Amino acid sequence: MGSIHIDMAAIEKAKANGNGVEDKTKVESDYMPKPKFPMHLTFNDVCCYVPAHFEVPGMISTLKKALMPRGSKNKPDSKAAERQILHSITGVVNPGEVVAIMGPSGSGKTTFISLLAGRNHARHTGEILYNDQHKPTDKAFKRQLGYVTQEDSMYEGLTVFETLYYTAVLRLPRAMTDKDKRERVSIILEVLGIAHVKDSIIGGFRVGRRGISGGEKKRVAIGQELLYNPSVILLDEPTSGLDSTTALNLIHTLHTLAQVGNRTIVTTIHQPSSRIYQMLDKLLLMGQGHLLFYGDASAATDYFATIGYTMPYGMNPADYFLDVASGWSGEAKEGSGHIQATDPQLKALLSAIERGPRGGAKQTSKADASSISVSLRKDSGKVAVGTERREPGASFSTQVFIIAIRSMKDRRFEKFSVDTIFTMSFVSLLCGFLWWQSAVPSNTRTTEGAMDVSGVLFFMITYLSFSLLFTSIFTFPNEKTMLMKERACGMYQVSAFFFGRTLADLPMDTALPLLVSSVIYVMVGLKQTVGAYLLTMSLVLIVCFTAASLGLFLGAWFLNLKRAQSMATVLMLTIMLTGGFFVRSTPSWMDWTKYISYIMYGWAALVKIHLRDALGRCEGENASEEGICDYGTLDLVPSDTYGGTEITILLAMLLGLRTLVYLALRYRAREK
Ligand SMILES: Nc1ncnc2c1ncn2[C@@H]1O[C@H](COP(=O)(O)OP(=O)(O)OP(=O)(O)O)[C@@H](O)[C@H]1O
Repeated sequence: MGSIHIDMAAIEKAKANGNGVEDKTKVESDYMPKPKFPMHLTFNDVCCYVPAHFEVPGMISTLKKALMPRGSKNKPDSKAAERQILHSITGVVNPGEVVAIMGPSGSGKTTFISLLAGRNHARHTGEILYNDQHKPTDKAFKRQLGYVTQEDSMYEGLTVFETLYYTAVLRLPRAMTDKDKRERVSIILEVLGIAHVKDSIIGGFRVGRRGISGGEKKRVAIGQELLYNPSVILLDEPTSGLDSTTALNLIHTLHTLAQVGNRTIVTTIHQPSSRIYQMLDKLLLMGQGHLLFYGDASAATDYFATIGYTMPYGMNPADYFLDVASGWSGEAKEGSGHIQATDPQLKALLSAIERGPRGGAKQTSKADASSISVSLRKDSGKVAVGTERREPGASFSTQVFIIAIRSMKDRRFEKFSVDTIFTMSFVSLLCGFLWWQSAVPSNTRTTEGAMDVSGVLFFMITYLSFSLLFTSIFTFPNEKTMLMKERACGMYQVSAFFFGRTLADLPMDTALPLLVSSVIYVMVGLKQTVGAYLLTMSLVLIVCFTAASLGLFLGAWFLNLKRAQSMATVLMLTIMLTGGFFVRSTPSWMDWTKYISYIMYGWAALVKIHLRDALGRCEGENASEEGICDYGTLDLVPSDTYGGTEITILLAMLLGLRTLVYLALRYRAREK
């Protein structure tokens, strides 16, 4: 693995595995085609600023901020309250090069690479341009960038193959056949050395299962980006967590990809071995946000020697440069070794760089940057990405289908879990035994009997709808990172995600409530007619979908589980207490609350279906002095219809809430 030779062997292997690859030349051009637009990257005088103080979000801090005098240097949005974390970073990366960003922890590597990828929204100045014209944040251009983040966010319930295949379907041009997409996935699996784990799940905390290793996960993340053959690949710490040989192989693969495909590759790297270091084309060394060196990796040792930092014999250059960048260049440092922003060692190094014979790496790079800018400007017409018609990706229906299938597979460990089935079975049986045959006609003729049945109907819809409401809250907050990540590279439309997720929930959101309510129906002995059964099941489903929509809305709006759960508890209690079962006479000023309770409508309709005949037939002791039947709370339910009004209101609520879910999702997933 790694070199061209080994890559080809891997490709041959994929071919031998019956993936239908016809000849080596075809594979080569399919898998490693030269990107259409080789990309020069220029970054000029890039500075970045973050708030100096941690600001607690909320009303109190907003109030405090508002009350602070204008111009106060502590005012959170004032420039004085900012900390500069990148200082004038300048340079050029040419196509076919692998550039490594190195520096001690906290030196600004992630900040810088995320700025190059257009995924950091901290205030920054300076210019980052690809081919002298495309900003990384340009919508059309973003799709040319492959960006592998430090944290690998993936669907934990999917296998490695599924992860790559679904990405391929969503990201690759729709003109490509399914066979070609599968072939590309197989080749990438081989090239990255993860073919042996293709059927293992990603695994993680959410699914409660251990899956592939951290290093393998990293390679899957890289594979996801390689799939669509981007011109620029940016990677944040791709080798962290890998053993030195695997790390070497990975860098070797990146090197091959850069050379064969003329790709531009920039990667941050923590502590490369000397063999990895030798493979790098350029080094960008950072220390506390300052550019300490940028140029040929092979020239760095000589350069530092010329400014008075000679590397001790036999040392790994990467280790030495990290020491230098940390302000520890060989002489014992007094104290704990902790470096402050005003660290004298760093200051000495920076002034040595300024005085140095090459006038500092920064100045060299600035010259490079302007000369390349000039040459690119001459033939910029040839390299304009925006002017080229983009090959359309997956169609809307494919997006919806793939998102639905992917979600179902990802959650295969959740909803079918023994716990859920046990809880549901237990509750339905408990309910059935407690209200055993209480709905037989002889029983419902009495007030107590009718009240019993109304009780079980109320419990049934309350329990089922609240279970669904609570499960649905998790949907969007759990998928927030993935949604943001996939939206950032334009993989699908928000509406496709919305419909796909809705579709994915449908089977389980339908099956479980139907199962539970059917068991209760039979055990309690509710009305024995097909019409009543079908009407009851439809009502249960409408109520459950309405509740699920409320849960989805809270999740989509807050995208934060804790806040969504607190709000759900408040709403659930309100909906339950105003449902008409517990409180017979609501204070008049609070009477309106019952109209927002979907439970009230669901329960009222169920009472009409099952107790309509019984209501009004009370005799003897159930009749009041005036001869009016006293059914307690049931009297609140008008018995004039079969629940048509309630069903219509519930359907309107369902539609309204689903629309709100979509709008909330759209608002939250705005592309920045
Ligand atoms: N949004 C932010 N708010 C506050 N401070 C920030 C923010 N982003 C970055 N920083 C600070 O900027 C500095 C550089 O952070 P960055 O993550 O870029 O470092 P790094 O070199 O990638 O570190 P590591 O190697 O440990 O990942 C750190 O001191 C960090 O605390």
